[in-house]
Amino acid sequence: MIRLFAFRDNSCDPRKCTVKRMEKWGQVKVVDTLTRIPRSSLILDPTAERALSPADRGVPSITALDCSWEVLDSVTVRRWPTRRALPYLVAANPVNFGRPLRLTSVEAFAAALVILGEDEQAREVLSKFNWGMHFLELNADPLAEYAAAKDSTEVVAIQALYMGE
Ligand SMILES: C[S@@+](CC[C@H](N)C(=O)[O-])C[C@H]1O[C@@H](n2cnc3c(N)ncnc32)[C@H](O)[C@@H]1O
Repeated sequence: MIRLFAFRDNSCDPRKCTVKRMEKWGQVKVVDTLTRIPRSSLILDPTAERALSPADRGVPSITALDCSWEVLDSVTVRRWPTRRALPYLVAANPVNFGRPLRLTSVEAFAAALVILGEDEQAREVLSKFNWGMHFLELNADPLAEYAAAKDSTEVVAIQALYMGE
């Protein structure tokens, strides 16, 4: 099991927020300042240069950033020791259904967990959303390939095949 953290600055609607629902089920620790996130945590950041891959297995925790773009672009985030972007995947949530890369926090957590070999935990977090399992079905093929890749370079090569489709 990998510990999950989320930084939330309340810039998005709490009624629609996937992290809030995860918090209710005790699946994630939500913090309101980045200083409360352990420095060893891997931050999921779509703007990071390196893609998440099985080479990152062994990280003690993962953090999603539920916040405005200004925070994502802050010095604290840009200088964070480990930041990773997720490779090409398609959203299953009702707001961005079928759109690539625009994942909700729970989808981002689930994808990261699968790539890091924690499939059961991925299913557990998605199980609280009625569209949740659909995310794994929609992305079954790329997720299986990413999870079997050696490193970030291989993940990026696999992603290129899916993006070209
Ligand atoms: C911008 S927030 C939006 C959250 C949304 N309002 C919700 O209720 O879940 C989504 C977070 O998930 C993670 N995420 C989403 N797509 C990602 C990607 N392609 N690569 C890395 N992280 C991603 C990031 O931590 C990102 O900040």
